[in-house]
Amino acid sequence: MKELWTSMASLMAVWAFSRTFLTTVFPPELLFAFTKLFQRLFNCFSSYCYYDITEIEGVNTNELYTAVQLYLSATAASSCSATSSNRLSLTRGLNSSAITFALSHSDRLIDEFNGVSVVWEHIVIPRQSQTFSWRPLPEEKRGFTLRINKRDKPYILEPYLEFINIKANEIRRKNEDRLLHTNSRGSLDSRGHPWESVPFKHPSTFDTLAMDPVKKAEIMSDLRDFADGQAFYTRTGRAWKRGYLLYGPPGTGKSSMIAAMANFLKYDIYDLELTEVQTNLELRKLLMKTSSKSIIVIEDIDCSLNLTNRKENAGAGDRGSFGLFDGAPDVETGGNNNSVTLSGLLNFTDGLWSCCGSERIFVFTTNHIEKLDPALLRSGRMDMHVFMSYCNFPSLKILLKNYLGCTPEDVGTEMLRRLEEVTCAAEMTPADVSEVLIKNRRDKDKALRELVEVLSIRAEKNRNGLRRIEAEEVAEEEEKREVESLKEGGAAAGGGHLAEETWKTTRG
Ligand SMILES: Nc1ncnc2c1ncn2[C@@H]1O[C@H](COP(=O)(O)OP(=O)(O)OP(=O)(O)O)[C@@H](O)[C@H]1O
Repeated sequence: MKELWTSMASLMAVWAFSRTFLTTVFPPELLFAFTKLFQRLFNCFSSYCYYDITEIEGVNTNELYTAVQLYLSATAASSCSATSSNRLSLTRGLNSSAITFALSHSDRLIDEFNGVSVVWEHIVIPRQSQTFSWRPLPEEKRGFTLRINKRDKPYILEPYLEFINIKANEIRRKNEDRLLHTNSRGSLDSRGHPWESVPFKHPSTFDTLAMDPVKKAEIMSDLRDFADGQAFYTRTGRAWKRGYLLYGPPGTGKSSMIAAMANFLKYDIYDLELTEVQTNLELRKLLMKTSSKSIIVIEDIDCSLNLTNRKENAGAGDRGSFGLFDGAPDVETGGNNNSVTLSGLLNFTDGLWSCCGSERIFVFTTNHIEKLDPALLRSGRMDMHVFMSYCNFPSLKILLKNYLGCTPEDVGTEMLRRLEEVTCAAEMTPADVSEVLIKNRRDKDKALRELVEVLSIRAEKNRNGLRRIEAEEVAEEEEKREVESLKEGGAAAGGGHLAEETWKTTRG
């Protein structure tokens, strides 16, 4: 034993001496070059390739790291025996409902893909010094190292990473961890993202959405075709994106429709607050930070920006920070770099930048479609224009089912007939109808009686209003005819001017 200790001590002394000798004799640059050379030699003779996937690339979060983490989490959970230790860390993200298994520092996991074994290692090292950055970086550098045999690399690396991305997306969607993101001026979340996120838990679905069933089926089939259309978009050379414009009076379900779309496709929502975006560049950066399989929404687009009459506005100097053409005009649009312009928005939706990422849906909503610039409406930009209308009879039946749990049979033929008579003429929004039903939801009969009463009153008012307008139009027509005939009579008797004077006197 004593001999063993003695030889250990001498070995350590030799090592310490050699180290001191090397650092004294050889300058650090030479040592660095020597280490590099040694690494190269090692790589030449090693039969493995190593790939590092760090959590943060530059100042951005590496999406691949997140995907690998999710994928390995599922793999580690299902095969604890494949890891090098029996210990896994369990975490639940802030906005997540699912528990995630994670590898601890230096843990290894063996995975198999297409019959080839690969090894993943999780590396966590303290960050040595805070390099200058516009956001605080985590105190630890985390990353995964993938080890693949050199002979397997050419035919497994790409498909394997692709497979991991697909699996990670599947896991994310299975966990139903969908998020609602929004932007606010200059704010960045803890990961440096310009979007702030909360879990998206809106209960609206196409089943609960009150609208014409034919239109609804058309939209659902369009969404399904879009989501399954990767091959089509690749074949035709089109960017994998689609635009919907939802328009109609307030309370007709435009926001509910967006939620139903997101729930149907299991997509995230990015609710873009355009008034918080100051420049086209900022808009582009926001777009770059959206993920695939998402719906990007700009609500009330007519109120968000002054997007009408480009030519008229070209001369206007001061329109606040969101005006189309503030300050000195730029070459392309007449705007400058300090405002969001219509052209910036159009680039956002269908320019080159709109294609970063894929499988994205743009939805614009407005209560006043007539206020929008035709450039926004032309075909190819917003692929589908959906008019969200006042409540009609089929929509009413859906609302009765939603709020009172009533089928048409429960309501009864006579009541149905009365409702059908007045629903369209009443021009009430689904939101207004919902209010009446919610108020009386504990007493179905009362709810139906009150609903028919409210609808009848509104229908009658509309009919009276219509009658009054018609009467006014008839009177106007008569007036015009009278003037014409007097003019004709006056012209015959000495001039139009006289005829007009006569008409004015006769009208009193
Ligand atoms: N078509 C509809 N189907 C089911 N519920 C609806 C519908 N339209 C409105 N509602 C009900 O009315 C409320 C308001 O609707 P929503 O916010 O979707 O309307 P909107 O058209 O987006 O209104 P705004 O233009 O004011 O934003 C919703 O919470 C929903 O309960």
